[in-house]
Amino acid sequence: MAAASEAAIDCKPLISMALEAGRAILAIYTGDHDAAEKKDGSPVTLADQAAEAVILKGLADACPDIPVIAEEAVSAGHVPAAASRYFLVDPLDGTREFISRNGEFTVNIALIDRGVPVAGVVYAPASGEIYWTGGADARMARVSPDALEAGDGVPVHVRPAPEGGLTVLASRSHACTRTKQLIEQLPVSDVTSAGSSLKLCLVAAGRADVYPRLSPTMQWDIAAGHAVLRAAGGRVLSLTPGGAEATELAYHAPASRDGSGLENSAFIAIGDPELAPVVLKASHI
Ligand SMILES: Nc1ncnc2c1ncn2[C@@H]1O[C@H](COP(=O)(O)O)[C@@H](OP(=O)(O)O)[C@H]1O
Ligand SMILES: [Mg+2]
Repeated sequence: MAAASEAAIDCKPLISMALEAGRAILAIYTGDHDAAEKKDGSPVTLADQAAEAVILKGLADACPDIPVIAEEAVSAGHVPAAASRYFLVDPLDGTREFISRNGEFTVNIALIDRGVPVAGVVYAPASGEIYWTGGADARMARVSPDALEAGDGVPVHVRPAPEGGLTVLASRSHACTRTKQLIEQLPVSDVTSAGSSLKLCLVAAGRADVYPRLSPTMQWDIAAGHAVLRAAGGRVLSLTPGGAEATELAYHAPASRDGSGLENSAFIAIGDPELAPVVLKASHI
């Protein structure tokens, strides 16, 4: 994979890996499994592990020199040494949505370079929507479950904030009171709940305007969607206590080899960058 740090990155190999991981997930999702009641050996766990195995093999073949921080590996205690450039992988984001069988779960592969998500792929295998960026622009395509590639797709871009009110997205399964209070401070026309990193992609595609997230998330949950949103013209603003400035959420290597320190601060994703002062003001609740 061509991966010069300044130039756009060819993400076709990442797209292929995400599609293959999606096939592994769908084989379990649509298979004859007993909804995920068991903690160990549950379909979710099997799907997470199968998808991550596909991605780790693909990355090892395509980019053997770039370390990978992946959710399941970190859970098992495998954390690479700190590096300025690394992949961040959430093989199945939206565990609760997988269990609910509502289709709102995604495969996520991001490339971080000095704290910035410079490339990413987000694939929702149940719907066939795939979003990606290699840095130059953000694109999306709809694929069939057996697709091996996504083609050129179409460009996606954020939209200007509508005068009639904002479409706001919130987590379907991890909503919190503070997020609701923040949303009440915004000029809202519609609030929609959705699972997983798809929320960032919906903002990137101009189908929503704001995604506030004050309940906890991990860096791998949002890095690929953040890359897509950034390339589509949007921002993910970090909300630090008392912070008065719009700071882009940054990524950092784990604080130690046990993987601690990979939590995100609270954040608000916005499509129209001119919304930054509006959402920051609303966040002072
Ligand atoms: N208490 C907590 N601490 C850290 N992350 C949490 C969390 N509760 C939920 N999350 C994160 O929120 C993600 C789901 O986001 P959403 O609510 O937008 O669908 C989860 O991803 P997984 O489903 O991959 O575990 C998980 O990483
Ligand atoms: Mg996740």
